[in-house]
Amino acid sequence: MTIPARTHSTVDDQIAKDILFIKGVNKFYETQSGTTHALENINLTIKEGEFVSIIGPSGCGKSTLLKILANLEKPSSGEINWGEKSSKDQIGFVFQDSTLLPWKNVLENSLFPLKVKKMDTRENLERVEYLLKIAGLDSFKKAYPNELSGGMKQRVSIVRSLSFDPKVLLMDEPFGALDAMTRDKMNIELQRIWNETKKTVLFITHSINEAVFLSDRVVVMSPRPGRIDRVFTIDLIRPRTVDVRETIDFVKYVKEIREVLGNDD
Ligand SMILES: Nc1ncnc2c1ncn2[C@@H]1O[C@H](COP(=O)(O)OP(=O)(O)OP(=O)(O)O)[C@@H](O)[C@H]1O
Repeated sequence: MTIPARTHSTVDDQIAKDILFIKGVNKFYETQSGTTHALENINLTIKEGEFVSIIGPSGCGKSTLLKILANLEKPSSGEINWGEKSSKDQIGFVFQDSTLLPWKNVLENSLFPLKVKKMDTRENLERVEYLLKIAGLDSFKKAYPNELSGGMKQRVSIVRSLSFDPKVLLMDEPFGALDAMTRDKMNIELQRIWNETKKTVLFITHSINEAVFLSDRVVVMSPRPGRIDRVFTIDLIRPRTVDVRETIDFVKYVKEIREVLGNDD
């Protein structure tokens, strides 16, 4: 399977089609202590194959937005429309605390969604083998979760989430619990997996560096009720190496995003 590598950061506007339309989404939570206005008038269109990060202060509704996209929560008003109806059912998830089944080895954990969905076709099994290879887990297929580092466990979670070839991958702070060095490595790994699988990714992070490093666009949200403050297009050549973080353009993006976030304090 050879797929041409991406060399440019921004998904080509002329070719890529829109896959997801978020229109005027509001979310209110009713609790015993009153109403929480979590999201306010969110409008965003995502292109197929795009890597979009969402960054914003704690409690601004980032996870709520992902849950709405995953149909785990309903918007109070507004709409989520998918370019193709089938995309709605083709969503993979990776969470910060994605847990692996301790009694299953790496391969069995990776295949688990396929078994549950009764999709363990030859093609899908081959895909999992391929994903394990590109995630650097080829020689750990028989290892159990307690034998893996935090970074390796998150890589298995990513492989597992891609096992049924979803169109869209929703990632809620997947590397938040990892140390800085492992996190850097995971960013490189994720970029490679994304590059080779061409998934559309929505990625929540608290790290401006991580967002700029990985993304085609960075969506900056305001404090609650979460609104979209600014959307940055990150025009840096791909594939990106850690050295990109020393470049003037990278530093400029980080500074600008920090200023938008800072203005909200
Ligand atoms: N199920 C729920 N019931 C009531 N309130 C909720 C629920 N889920 C989230 N909230 C509230 O909605 C707001 C947004 O929460 P959310 O978890 O989406 O924010 P976040 O930006 O992901 O936060 P963090 O960065 O800290 O993870 C918060 O005030 C939270 O307390």
